Amino acid sequence: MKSDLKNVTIIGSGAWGSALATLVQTNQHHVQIWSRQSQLSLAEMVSNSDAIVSAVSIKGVRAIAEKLQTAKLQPHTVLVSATKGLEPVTRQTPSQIWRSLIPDHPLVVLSGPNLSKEIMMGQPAATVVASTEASAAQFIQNIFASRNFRVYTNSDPIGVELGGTLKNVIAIAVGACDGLNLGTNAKSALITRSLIEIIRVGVYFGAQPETFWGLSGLGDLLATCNSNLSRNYQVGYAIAQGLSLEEAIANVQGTAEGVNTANVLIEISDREKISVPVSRYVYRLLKGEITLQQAVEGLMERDLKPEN
Ligand SMILES: NC(=O)C1=CN([C@@H]2O[C@H](COP(=O)(O)OP(=O)(O)OC[C@H]3O[C@@H](n4cnc5c(N)ncnc54)[C@H](O)[C@@H]3O)[C@@H](O)[C@H]2O)C=CC1
Ligand SMILES: O=C(CO)COP(=O)(O)O
Repeated sequence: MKSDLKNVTIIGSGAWGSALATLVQTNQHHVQIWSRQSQLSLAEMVSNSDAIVSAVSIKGVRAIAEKLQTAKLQPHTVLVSATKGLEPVTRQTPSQIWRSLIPDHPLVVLSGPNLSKEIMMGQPAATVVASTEASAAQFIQNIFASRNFRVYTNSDPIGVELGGTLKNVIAIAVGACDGLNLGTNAKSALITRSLIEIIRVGVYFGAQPETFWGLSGLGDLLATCNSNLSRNYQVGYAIAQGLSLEEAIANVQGTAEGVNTANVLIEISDREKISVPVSRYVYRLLKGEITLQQAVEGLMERDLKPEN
């Protein structure tokens, strides 16, 4: 193997883990995917890894990080978190879980407008790799960047991570808006007002507001709210067609993280008194507290206020 070629382990063989593995392979790096079905233990597989990329859904992040805590890693191994979710009990982001359990390795968040099916088809896309350690972000940038995948570095990992996580709740709202055929004006208003509430939550977590104007914020919000490839969008759309939440989830292939994220986000915003009206209506809709029609009316009839 050429010395500039790296050993990369991807954890999670779902849609995103598989797409990320394909991207790494494009650059001739040696890539292996670990899943719960693998013959080798995770510890055996990662022992010689230059980078370990976690692409499991939020419910698996802590278990994976705990497994890696006891594994013997190379001192230089960079950890990459590609999950978009919030942990229910601790309300932590994936990178906060990784940082608390494995503090001694450089940590990079990878997030952006990256619908895995488009990436698998070789269509052009861009993403962001963010870390407080610039060299770690650059290292991961070089592993993933290719002719069809443009990778930017960023120094605000929590902002990059929350853009990808919080837009999943909004994609449910926009899927429902499209499912009801409410029109382009309604959809544009919903997306734009939602970005403001995403930024409010992001600032509470310590993120930089301007991060949310970039690829991992507005970029991912637009991708997810404009594509029926998005599982979260599909959930909202299906509810607008009259399906129950359970039926909508069952119809989706893979994980729609926005359903769990809505629960955790509302707990946080209740506790911290953060105004998140769109996400709150999504939460109430998913809980069965209101109908979709009541959600639309509720959003339109809120007290009048200045835009900013
Ligand atoms: N599919 C996409 O287009 C993108 C997905 N993401 C994010 O990546 C994450 C994974 O998404 P997908 O791959 O699409 O979902 P998926 O449902 O296709 O795959 C999830 C994977 O996580 C694994 N997993 C769950 N719990 C686990 C545990 N305890 N131990 C080991 N593995 C476990 C599952 O076995 C499965 O392989 C989500 O947070 C999602 O929001 C991010 C960008 C794009
Ligand atoms: O995060 C994604 C695109 O960037 C994928 O969105 P879904 O999880 O809604 O499919």
